[in-house]
Amino acid sequence: MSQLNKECLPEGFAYFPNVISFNKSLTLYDHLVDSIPWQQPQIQVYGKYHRIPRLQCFIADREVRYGYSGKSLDNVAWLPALSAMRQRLQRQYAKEFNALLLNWYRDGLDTMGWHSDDEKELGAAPLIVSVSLGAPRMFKIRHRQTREVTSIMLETGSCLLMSGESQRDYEHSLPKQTKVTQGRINLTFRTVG
Ligand SMILES: O=C(O)CCC(=O)C(=O)O
Ligand SMILES: [Fe+2]
Repeated sequence: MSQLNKECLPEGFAYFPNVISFNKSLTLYDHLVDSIPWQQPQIQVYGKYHRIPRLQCFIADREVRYGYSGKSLDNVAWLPALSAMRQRLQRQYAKEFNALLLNWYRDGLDTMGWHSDDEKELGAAPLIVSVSLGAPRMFKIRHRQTREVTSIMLETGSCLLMSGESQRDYEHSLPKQTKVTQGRINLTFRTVG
């Protein structure tokens, strides 16, 4: 597997394009749009309730309990296509993933704000495997101290690895892109508990 622009990304981040073929990635996108029980939970920001600016689904093994950004989601069972992908990633990284967060950005107005995946359930230096399907979107990485920002376009069928101190030292976000009219689904495979 080729790894492009390794030297451009901060430590702990690695980008692998075309881990899934272009056609397969878009077929899987359509399948997940139709098959996943998408939710748009409310979150409280400065005392006011808002619906998150994207749709979401948390898939996990039965024993997993996980509050994402203070909001616990209902566990949903693994679909066959997602179980198959999990198996492949577990073999590849010699790591068990018991949870998967799916985010569906319906167009460029759907976003994810600055955050780190540093919940204590994920452990000290988590390995998070992030697979992108559908429209390419810009992903931003910001160093907590220097505030330096690195941008990378996440393309359909690509895989972004976040490991080591990437969550401790950096935040990441998916900003608004008003010209993007197509949707994107992101899958983050995680190990919880
Ligand atoms: O959509 C993305 O690429 C980012 C998703 C993300 O940061 C997350 O699920 O924690
Ligand atoms: Fe994240």
